[in-house]
Amino acid sequence: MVLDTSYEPCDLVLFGTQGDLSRRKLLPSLYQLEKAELIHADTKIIGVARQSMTLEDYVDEVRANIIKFSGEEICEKTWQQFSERLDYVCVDMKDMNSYQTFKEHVDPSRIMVCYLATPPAIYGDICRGLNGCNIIDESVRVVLEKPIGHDLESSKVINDQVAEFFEERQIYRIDHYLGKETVLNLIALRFANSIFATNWDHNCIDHVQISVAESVGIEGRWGYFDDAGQMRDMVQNHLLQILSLVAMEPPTTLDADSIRDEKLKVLKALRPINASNVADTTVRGQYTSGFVKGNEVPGYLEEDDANTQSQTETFVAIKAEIDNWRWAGVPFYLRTGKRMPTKVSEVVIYFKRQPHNMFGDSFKSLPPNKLVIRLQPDEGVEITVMNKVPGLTSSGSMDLQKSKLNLSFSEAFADEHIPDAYEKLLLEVMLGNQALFVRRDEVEQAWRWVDSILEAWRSSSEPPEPYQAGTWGPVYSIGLLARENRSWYESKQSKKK
Ligand SMILES: NC(=O)C1=CN([C@@H]2O[C@H](COP(=O)(O)OP(=O)(O)OC[C@H]3O[C@@H](n4cnc5c(N)ncnc54)[C@H](OP(=O)(O)O)[C@@H]3O)[C@@H](O)[C@H]2O)C=CC1
Ligand SMILES: O=C1O[C@H](COP(=O)(O)O)[C@@H](O)[C@H](O)[C@H]1O
Repeated sequence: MVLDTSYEPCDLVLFGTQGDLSRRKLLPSLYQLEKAELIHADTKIIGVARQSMTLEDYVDEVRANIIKFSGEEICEKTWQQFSERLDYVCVDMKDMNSYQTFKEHVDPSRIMVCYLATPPAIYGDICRGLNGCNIIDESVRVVLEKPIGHDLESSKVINDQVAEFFEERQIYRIDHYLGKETVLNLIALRFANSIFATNWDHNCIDHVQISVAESVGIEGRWGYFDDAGQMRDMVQNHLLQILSLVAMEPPTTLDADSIRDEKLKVLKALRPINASNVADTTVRGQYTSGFVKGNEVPGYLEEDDANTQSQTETFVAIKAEIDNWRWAGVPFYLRTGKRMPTKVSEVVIYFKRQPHNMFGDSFKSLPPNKLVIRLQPDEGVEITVMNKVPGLTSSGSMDLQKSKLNLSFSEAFADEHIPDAYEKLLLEVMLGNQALFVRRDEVEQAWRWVDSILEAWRSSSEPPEPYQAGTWGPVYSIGLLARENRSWYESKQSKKK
């Protein structure tokens, strides 16, 4: 990518720069952008945290974290350029007086990007602090991390607090799945290829599966996770964003609101799941001890700091239906869980069988076409097609076999650096492009749908189904599809342990 000359420099402020997200993701991603020469020469990066430290110590710490988390040797030339951009300021974000010091570190004549890598509970304080020292104007952008709220009501409160000081066009809500190359490729795949564009509806598609499996557990985040659960942590945001991209109508252009308008329509068309249908359409699970990749791991209730009575779900499977013209009668099966055998995210489109069989038994025994979009880790696209078995026959019949057309990104783009999602998203914020960020109405609509399921689970008083760590979730999730004569897709990736 070549840097557009119209791209203006900015003061990029990382609130919460001592936190896990900043250290592990944001600063290493910014360093990669530096390496790719995609940061404007005059852009400054200002770390903000409540710990008092010298700039020298901060710079040393950033370097150590880049080495630790980028997993590569540092390039001294890049580091020299990068370190010269860094600044550090100590602010207690809840103390309105401490923002005056902060003000001295930014240039009000430049664009300011405020990345709030802090608990959402203090987003309002930060906005008030910035306002109190008179540095908010229409050029300021604010980046909000997920989760925005715990439910619809609390998300409205947080969004209102931010909206008191910022217009929607200044707010960039992160869902890091929207920065993944393969998730973005869903748009290209669907709308740049007429073979898919014209076959993408209930006439041709039988059902869709979206699986986001993780092999990790809760990684020492009991406090956060137990309050959230897999539904709020993964479904409310990442899975529903993927579903929206798979199901949306073609946007008129790639501009932010064209795409977001279409995604919102999908979220609005999701059939509500409530006490009347929750048992038939959802499965929730909680992992018990087991083995993942050969290593023994504790159950959820045995994790550090665990409340042994917790009924929080670490696995969710849902049969979602989209009540609109395009998708009538096409189920979208969603599945996500922690401590599954391997990390794998895939979208699988199952096409309908051809209406008439002129090939005989070999046609009947083969599965219909399938499009597998491998989001991670072995990124790529695979199509299963039926093919004639080559050779001569005396009967005049034609034997068929299943073949795969496989595009592996790592082979096809071997020389390309596949950027981390945060690289992409940080660049887009600096460029001022909101297309890959979630609009308020999308977040709220997703909460509406998810809240109803959570409420139905609460009122059912059924505990989550146990599943052994290192398996694909509770057996009930197999039943969710089996009773409709379907089964979860098992890819080569998902068989890799
Ligand atoms: N970590 C991740 O992978 C992901 C994180 N997120 C979201 O990103 C945000 C940050 O997460 P994460 O980095 O993990 O959280 P951490 O708790 O690791 O970091 C939060 C940072 O905010 C700082 N902070 C909190 N209160 C104040 C205050 N009053 N004044 C100054 N600083 C304060 C903390 O400072 P101190 O160290 O002094 O307490 C800490 O450095 C959260 O909204 C989270 O949900 C989203 C997706 C993934
Ligand atoms: O947002 C989150 O995502 C991660 C999974 O992200 P990935 O890029 O590694 O697929 C998840 O582990 C975490 O619990 C959640 O908060």
